[in-house]
Amino acid sequence: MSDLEKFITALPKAELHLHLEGSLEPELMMELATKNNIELPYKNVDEIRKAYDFSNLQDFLDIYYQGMNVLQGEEDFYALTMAYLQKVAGEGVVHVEVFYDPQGHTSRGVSFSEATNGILRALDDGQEELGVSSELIMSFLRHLSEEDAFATLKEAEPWFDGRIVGVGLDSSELGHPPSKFERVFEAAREMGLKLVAHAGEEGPAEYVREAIELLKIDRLDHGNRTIEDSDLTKELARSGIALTVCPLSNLKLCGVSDMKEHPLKKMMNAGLKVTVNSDDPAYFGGYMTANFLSVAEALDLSKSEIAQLCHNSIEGSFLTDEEKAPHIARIKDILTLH
Ligand SMILES: Nc1ncnc2[nH]cnc12
Ligand SMILES: [Zn+2]
Repeated sequence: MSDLEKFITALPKAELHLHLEGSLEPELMMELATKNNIELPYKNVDEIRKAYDFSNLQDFLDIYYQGMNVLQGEEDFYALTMAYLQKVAGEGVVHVEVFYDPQGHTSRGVSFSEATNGILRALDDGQEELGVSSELIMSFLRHLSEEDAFATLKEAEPWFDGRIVGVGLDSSELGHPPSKFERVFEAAREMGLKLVAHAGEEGPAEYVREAIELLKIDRLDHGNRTIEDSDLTKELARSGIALTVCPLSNLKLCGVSDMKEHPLKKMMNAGLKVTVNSDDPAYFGGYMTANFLSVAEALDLSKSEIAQLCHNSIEGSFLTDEEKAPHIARIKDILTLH
């Protein structure tokens, strides 16, 4: 392990942008396909990995939705979630706020409760056995209708007793602006849920503005294109809203052609509360450490900038101030030692 990797691993950090279905590794995909008698268009894991060659978000989503078909029963969702937690527990990740796409499951006959309860049981065991704390956020698929999102919100209500803490918005961004879900987000806000949304990944800065002003989000997922609008950048910096940036995802989906061109440092320098996350690590080539390493090396980030990113992730999480305090203190200690 390089010095830089040791430093990154030692720092406590939170992952705030992770789609559980995007952590489905080819090996588990094959195993579940066999167990559940699901036909895949691949003969082995090498063929699966070869198919992961994307030129844009939609290319990826087509394969992502196909991959999640292998998830059938509660045990499958448990296995998926536990495998993710085991991976990140060894990378200094102390807290995760993970997404899942219930509509991607209910639409193919898997019940909301099976998916949700399998995930929640693994999150509980992950806290107990691995010491990783967690929250669960359900995302609405933005290519589906407002009516479908409302039906999902209603179905999820029994879990709004603290088990599902928030709602998000993901899937095909272009042509599906945040404004399409203004009323659903208003209803979720009235139910006391936290609000996050993908915006400015492929979509324009205007979508980021809509997410902030119409959806009234607590956190912004991606947000890379914010910096194309200097007024918006200043407003977002002033708001203190955290951005969950995903470097390897941006590279794999061709949002940037080279990691050296990634806007992360510009975003930090503009005063935005940037965090580093993995998005769909099984598809994009790496978990948290790989994302930190890749962007730190390409942009020549200092140790203090790397520590700042970790600090931002704890600050930008939905942990209470008391829960955040020990992690923040530890980040400071580690930085002082270096
Ligand atoms: N990066 C991403 N953007 C939009 N929707 C997604 N669903 C899973 N990953 C996503
Ligand atoms: Zn995402």
